[in-house]
Amino acid sequence: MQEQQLRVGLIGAGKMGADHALRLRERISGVRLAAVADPDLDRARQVAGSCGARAAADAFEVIDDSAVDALVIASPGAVHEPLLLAAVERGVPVLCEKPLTPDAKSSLRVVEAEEARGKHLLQVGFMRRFDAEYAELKRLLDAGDLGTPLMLHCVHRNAATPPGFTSEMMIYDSVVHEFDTARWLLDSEIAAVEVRAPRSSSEAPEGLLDPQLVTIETTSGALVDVEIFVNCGFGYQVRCEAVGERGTALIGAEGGPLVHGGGRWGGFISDDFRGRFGAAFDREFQRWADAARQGRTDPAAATAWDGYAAAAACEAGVRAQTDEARAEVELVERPDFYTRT
Ligand SMILES: NC(=O)c1ccc[n+]([C@@H]2O[C@H](COP(=O)([O-])OP(=O)(O)OC[C@H]3O[C@@H](n4cnc5c(N)ncnc54)[C@H](O)[C@@H]3O)[C@@H](O)[C@H]2O)c1
Ligand SMILES: O[C@H]1[C@H](O)[C@@H](O)[C@H](O)[C@@H](O)[C@H]1O
Repeated sequence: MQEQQLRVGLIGAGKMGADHALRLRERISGVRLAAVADPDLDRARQVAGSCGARAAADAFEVIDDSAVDALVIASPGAVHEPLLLAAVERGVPVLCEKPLTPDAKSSLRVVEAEEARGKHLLQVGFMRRFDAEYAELKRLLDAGDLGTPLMLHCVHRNAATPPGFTSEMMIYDSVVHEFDTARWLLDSEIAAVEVRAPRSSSEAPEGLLDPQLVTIETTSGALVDVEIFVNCGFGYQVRCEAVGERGTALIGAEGGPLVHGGGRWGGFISDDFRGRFGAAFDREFQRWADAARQGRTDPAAATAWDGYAAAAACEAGVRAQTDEARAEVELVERPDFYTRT
């Protein structure tokens, strides 16, 4: 007997929402896009139309729709909290794009709501956990092949920023990925953060401190350095080198075809995350949909607690940036409800 298709409601039809709609339509099995919400109704209609879904301007109308079994949230982080709370109240599974919310207090309210509901429903879209290279690095670290991990050296570069992107967003919108990967790879919470900046690139928009160098201390005693450079001009690069007591491993180094032609030799660099992490997004979505159809969440994915812990680290990062001083991360005690990861 064929299993029922998962009817998905998509909240937010911008760059990510449109990409996720295409993913659901073309590459994920067992799902159907049922509804799309965006206050920009034309945008919602455009994305919905390509998938035979209905369009709405009001996200809560889609969240409350009994013809929707599960939700993908791809609206800006600043509006995630009320959407997540409404979804938890209705009891539908959610794949929420990062960040869970942009600050720790609102993330904690979401964590508390899910815990009070007593059912794991929320998953945060930290897609690096589904990238083949990151997964292999995690396997090497967990197997002890590199010995006890001491440091991670991370590089996170974007070609350019959209208008309105701020120095704080470089922490809570961009480095949030490194906070999550550091916690996940090293199996440790983050204790403190420091942020320094060299002179800003002349290519950076007025007022943006770009690049920045973020240092992360984990409670296990490891150190992580992150170069965040969001107007590097030439493409999208994410690298991570783990240094352990007995070995090192580097991921994100350029691979792919080596081309000779046009008077030069070399490879290609993705324009953005859709190229570099396309397969990771696909894996994340397929596993999420399979789990949701079985009434559970994917144990490999980031939970609401992970989203909260990353938000708390971001908050320390923004404090460290403003005060130009080391800032400690403040976390509440982890509820037993979230100990399964
Ligand atoms: N995982 C990744 O690598 C990655 C990459 C890019 C963006 N993101 C995340 O995806 C989310 C969306 O980013 P984007 O680049 O698509 O932004 P975007 O600005 O292109 O699109 C956001 C859309 O959400 C809509 N919107 C605003 N408020 C809404 C509401 N209350 N309900 C429904 N829709 C609403 C906007 O009208 C817009 O169409 C953000 O959380 C962002 O951090 C993640
Ligand atoms: O929202 C985006 C996204 O999360 C990308 O993966 C990251 O590289 C960018 O810095 C961020 O602005």
